[in-house]
Amino acid sequence: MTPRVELSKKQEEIVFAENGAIYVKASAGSGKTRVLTERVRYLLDKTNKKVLALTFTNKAGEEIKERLSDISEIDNRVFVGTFHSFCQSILENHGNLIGRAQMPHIFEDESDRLELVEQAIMQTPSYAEIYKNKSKQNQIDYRYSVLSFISKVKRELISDSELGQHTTDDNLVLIYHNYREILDNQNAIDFDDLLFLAHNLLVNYPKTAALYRRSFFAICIDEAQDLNNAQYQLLLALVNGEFNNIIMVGDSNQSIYNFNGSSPKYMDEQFVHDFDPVAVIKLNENYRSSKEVLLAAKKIIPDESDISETVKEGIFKIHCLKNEHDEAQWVVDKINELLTAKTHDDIEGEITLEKIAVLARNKYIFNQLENLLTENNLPFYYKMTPGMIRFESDLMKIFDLSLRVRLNPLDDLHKQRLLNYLNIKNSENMNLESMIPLVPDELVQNLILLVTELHDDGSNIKQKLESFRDTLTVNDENEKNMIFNDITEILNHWHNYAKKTDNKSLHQFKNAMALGKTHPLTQHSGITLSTVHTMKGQEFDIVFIIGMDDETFPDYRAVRSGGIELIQEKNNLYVAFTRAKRFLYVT
Ligand SMILES: Nc1ncnc2c1ncn2[C@@H]1O[C@H](COP(=O)(O)OP(=O)(O)OP(=O)(O)O)[C@@H](O)[C@H]1O
Repeated sequence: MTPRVELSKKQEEIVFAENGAIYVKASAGSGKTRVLTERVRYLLDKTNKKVLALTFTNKAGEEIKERLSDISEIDNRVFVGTFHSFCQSILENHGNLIGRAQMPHIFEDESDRLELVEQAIMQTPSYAEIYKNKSKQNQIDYRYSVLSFISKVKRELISDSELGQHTTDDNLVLIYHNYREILDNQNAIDFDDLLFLAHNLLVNYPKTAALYRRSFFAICIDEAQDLNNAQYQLLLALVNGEFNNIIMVGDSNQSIYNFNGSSPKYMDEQFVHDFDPVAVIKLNENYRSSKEVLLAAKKIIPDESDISETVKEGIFKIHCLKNEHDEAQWVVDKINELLTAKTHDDIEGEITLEKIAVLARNKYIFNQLENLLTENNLPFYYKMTPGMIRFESDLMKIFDLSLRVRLNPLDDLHKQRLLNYLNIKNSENMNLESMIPLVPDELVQNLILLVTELHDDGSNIKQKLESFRDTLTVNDENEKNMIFNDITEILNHWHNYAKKTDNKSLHQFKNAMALGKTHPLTQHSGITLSTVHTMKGQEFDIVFIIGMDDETFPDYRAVRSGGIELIQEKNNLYVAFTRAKRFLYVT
């Protein structure tokens, strides 16, 4: 089997390694994703079984799939996706075993979950009064702290009988149980439940785990430094000590999700202990960055990446500016200077906006820069974690709520929100049909009617939404544009979902959207603005890192707490630096 891309000797060693557990410790830009993709290609050539490739972002998964798209029937040969989507498919296919005959609906939005937390608090008589007497800010803080406890319990797979070991607060335990009950009653789950329930299923139904195990020839895990306990335990439950054709590829210096319970210890220590790898291979050659960028990255973390003779020289510069305005102005001037120069020996092809990214620790740091870029007619786009659509128009917000209620009549949370939107009082047996005559606005009436007329398999969603759009009469041009954009966006998501799904359903579509699986892999135009966390796995010729001042980056909370949190900030900066292929400017 010949790989489709050029590989180094070291990379070949990994791609063509014998079966068995393999641990690849790789530094930034050393070709982890490339190696993993070629390994999958090689393995598929050796077997008729499937390969399971687990990634940490949908984008990484999509890229791997795209690079393997020349293999016939590729969708039936590999499962490439995130842990969450793998768990979703386990629950979709076998959820009946744990009393989930119908796949629950995913409540993906944090604000939804915070609202449920508040309901759970109100249903806890021993705490409700105390909560009501808190200041608004303290209530908000408390809701967040409860949500973080709930998430931790699920991520750490803590059973009910062990809860007492993790908190001395009996009220918190009661609120946790109430929250779960509220979700159950609405046939809903949150993200953490996907792993929690799928793990539970595989542990309690070992025959199902065996079924999966037998269908896979190998398991490949990318960015393994991001594993958390639930994910690692899921892997253990899946293999059950009977399967070890597993390759893990990761870089502990790029571990930046400790706040989510991730730790490189799962690959560095646990995997090595539990699977006793036949090979531990280091991958150190850097194929991405210029010499100057690599030397700068090594000052943050003296890693083992190899600065080979052939890399381009590149640029690394730090500029100290007086305030945010001067900083933004400097970045804009530098971008204009680069664009005017058009070319540089170190950069392939013309210097375009698309080759430039500006990174910062947090989103708010971009405020000044966004204004100046707009004033200077420099197009940019803000890179978001792909996920659900944020509808801009009121009409399509109503569509989204109505669709949720239509698909899940038990969904009281969104039903109540819809009723509030429509200014209708809730009453017993209220459903979409009974809401329609109570809505004064004809356009909204038609939209809700449209939702009730959608086929379960979504076969008429395109036609229905297009004809709604084409006959739309809205006087306000802005509102009309927003509605058009929203409709186009949801139809793009539908198209993306439909083209890769055999047994389509609106219910499954909604869950796939919640998991960010339907996001179109579009090439954006303009300069990319992004936080460091969202830039994982990406690369740009020219990178600016702004807001590099005390308390901002590193984040003041990490500075105060020190320890692992401060180390994570250092890793964050290392990830940011190593996104640059040629030029790196820090301000
Ligand atoms: N053997 C090779 N020859 C030429 N280019 C390569 C080779 N291997 C990888 N590259 C290129 O190097 C860059 C980094 O590769 P890749 O994204 O796979 O690295 P990575 O280790 O996953 O990076 P990171 O973890 O820092 O995101 C890509 O542009 C890739 O195409």
